[in-house]
Amino acid sequence: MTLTRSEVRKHSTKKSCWVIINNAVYDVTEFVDSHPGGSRIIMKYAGRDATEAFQPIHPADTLEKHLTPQQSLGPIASEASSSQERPESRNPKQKPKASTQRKAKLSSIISVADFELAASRNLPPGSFAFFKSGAEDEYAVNWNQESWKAIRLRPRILRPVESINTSCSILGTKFSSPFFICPAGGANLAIPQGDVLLTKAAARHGILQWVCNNAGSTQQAIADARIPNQTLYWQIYAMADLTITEREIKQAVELGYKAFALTVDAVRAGKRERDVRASISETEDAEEDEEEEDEDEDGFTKGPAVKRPPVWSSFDWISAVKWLRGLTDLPIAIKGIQRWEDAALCMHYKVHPWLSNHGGRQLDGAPSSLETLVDIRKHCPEVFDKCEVFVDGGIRRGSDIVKALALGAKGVGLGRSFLFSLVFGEAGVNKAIRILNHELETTMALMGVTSLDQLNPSYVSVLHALPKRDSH
Ligand SMILES: Cc1cc2nc3c(=O)[nH]c(=O)nc-3n(C[C@H](O)[C@H](O)[C@H](O)COP(=O)(O)O)c2cc1C
Repeated sequence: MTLTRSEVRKHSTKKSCWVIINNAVYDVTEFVDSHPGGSRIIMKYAGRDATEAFQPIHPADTLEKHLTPQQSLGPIASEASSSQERPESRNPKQKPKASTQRKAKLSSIISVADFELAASRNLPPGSFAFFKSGAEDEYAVNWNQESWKAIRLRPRILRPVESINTSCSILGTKFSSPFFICPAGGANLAIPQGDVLLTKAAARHGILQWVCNNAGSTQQAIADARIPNQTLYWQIYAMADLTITEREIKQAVELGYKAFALTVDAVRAGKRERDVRASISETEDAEEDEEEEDEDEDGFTKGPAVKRPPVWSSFDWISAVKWLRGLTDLPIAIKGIQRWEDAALCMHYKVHPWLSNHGGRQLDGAPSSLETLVDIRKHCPEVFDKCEVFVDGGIRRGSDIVKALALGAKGVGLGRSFLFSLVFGEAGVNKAIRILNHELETTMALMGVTSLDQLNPSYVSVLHALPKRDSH
């Protein structure tokens, strides 16, 4: 049944709430109160076109996953057949903010950190805040970057280093470099099809993309963007409705994804105030008068801009590994390991520890993955023989990658840097990879090593005085 915009407008209350997304009408009444981002944002678009607000921040298959066929009401009449009606995807009161700063150019970028500055100029404030945001006071975010400074490199000299080889193997697949693209939702906030552009750049340079299950493109679309012989790995959250994740894992296996990571550090969304503040300031711009505060809608409890339905929070080690192993024999990493004892449990359960605090976005005050790496070396170094250890958080330089590898990491992930680089599209991601490769090769040559397997703990020293946590 084709519906007109004026019919849709009649359904703009909590009792009957319809929205238009991509020229189709959906009855989201049942979903209003359980929406992870709160009901207020849905009610803002009740009876109207929500496409522009919905699309960049929801995974591509959100509607199919969470609405029943009955809630999908049919296409919207084309503009011609309802000529006096205009799409209203933006809140009419909302004026997009014009950036007063000059746009950054790709040619001005010389380090991976430069992409953040460029993104702060080129992205709408809300999107930039979503990428940049960390939990609460952002101690963990800052600490992630800061702590790499606690490692000194110990180079060997007078070694022939004409030819440097950065290739490595990660969970059975050979890649040209040991750093990889971390799973990170929201790539579409930087540019449409952002996740697919990451896949293409990863292919071009032969590096690993660990694809995000919260991606803005579907599992299929990303798999279709692969070149022959390109290997992708898939990240999952165990959703509150486990059958959704089970289907996702089965489909990922069928599509040829070759390993999984179960993210376990996000049983609840971290309290990301930078993100919340950005959305409050957008709402304030849109609403002229102060609305009465609704206690059920406490702004400070709001989740991040990119929504993800609640996750299953009842797993323990045994049930989680049993569940995963019942679904796949492929290699499994547990993402979000924050202490050596849990890395030791990974070894016990024959899964791989991925040291991460989610880029400091979850638990403020969490240790950096470097600290955990050093602790594993001290308390249970056998983990490095039995498992492949992955590390992410605050990596911005080729030399950070070398430090992590020397301490025993097998692969090193970057999240924000690749998201920020996407403001220049695929060309930006390509440049980020070239910069990292250049720094990695330069560091290796200056360290006197020609291949990654020559790196070992003797190439670094861990300073006793780790930089102080309150240095920011
Ligand atoms: C905007 C953003 C979205 C993220 N989304 C996810 C996600 O959906 N799943 C996940 O496992 N990790 C996610 N992460 C965490 C990254 O995988 C990674 O652990 C983190 O970004 C590494 O820190 P870095 O940003 O300092 O490189 C996200 C990170 C950012 C910045």
